[in-house]
Amino acid sequence: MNMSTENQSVCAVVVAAGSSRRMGGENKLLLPLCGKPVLAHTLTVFQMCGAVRDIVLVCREQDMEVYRTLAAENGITKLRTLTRGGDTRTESVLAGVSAASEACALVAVHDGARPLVSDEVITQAVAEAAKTGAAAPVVPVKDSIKRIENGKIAADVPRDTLAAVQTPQVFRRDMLLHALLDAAANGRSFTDDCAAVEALGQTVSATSGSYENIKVTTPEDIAVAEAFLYRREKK
Ligand SMILES: Nc1ccn([C@@H]2O[C@H](COP(=O)(O)OP(=O)(O)OP(=O)(O)O)[C@@H](O)[C@H]2O)c(=O)n1
Ligand SMILES: C[C@](O)(CO)[C@H](O)COP(=O)(O)O
Repeated sequence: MNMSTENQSVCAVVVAAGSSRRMGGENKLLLPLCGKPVLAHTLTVFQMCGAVRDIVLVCREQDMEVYRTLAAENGITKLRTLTRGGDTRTESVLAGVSAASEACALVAVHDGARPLVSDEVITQAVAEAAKTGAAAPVVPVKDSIKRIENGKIAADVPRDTLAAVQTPQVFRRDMLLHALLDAAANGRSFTDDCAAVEALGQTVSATSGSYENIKVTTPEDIAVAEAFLYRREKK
């Protein structure tokens, strides 16, 4: 499928303006993974994906030149705009979606910190959002889930309907923009973008995610991500 040649062009909004607090403070998106920065892996998957026309990269002011160079060195020719993010992920997504071209009917919001996303995961979410307006990849949770109160297990939460949501989360651009502007007007912030459109009553389709599509968050995630990358290289 090549959505960008149909009437629903896709802009990938890659958010990369976080503070890497849980990684220890150094910008985790510049840490090497098999010799290349985390963010270079992420951008390369979207560069190679036929469903994606443009890339908007959201960054902190101090990273702007470093990211521009990183994109040039890694052949990211789909990069249209580098734009400044905000203090929260929701603000950064709003900045990125606002910078996306109106020629793109769909936006695919992706964490710069998910370098192991695959073409298949992106393409499935895009295809579903092209039909329904909103879609996000999920994976079933593997652990038993408990509600904890005052340091004690207060309840067992049945996991058969639970899933962990990943990115890219794909939406009609006008729908997500409306939801994020509403969130901004009401001072609300969300941990993901589905929650912003759900707050306005929009249904989001669940598509197949991948257990490899981890978010590099804490130091041990680097070793896990490298193990997945080495396994891919061997295939
Ligand atoms: N104000 C923010 C916060 C997060 N992000 C981005 O959103 C993605 C997911 O966020 P997370 O993994 O939590 O990154 P950080 O916010 O950097 O991590 P931490 O919470 O540990 O500081 C990352 O690619 C991050 O760069 C962003 O663009 N702007
Ligand atoms: C968007 C996200 O990656 C979906 O799982 C996640 O919610 C980001 O959360 P974080 O608090 O910014 O790590």
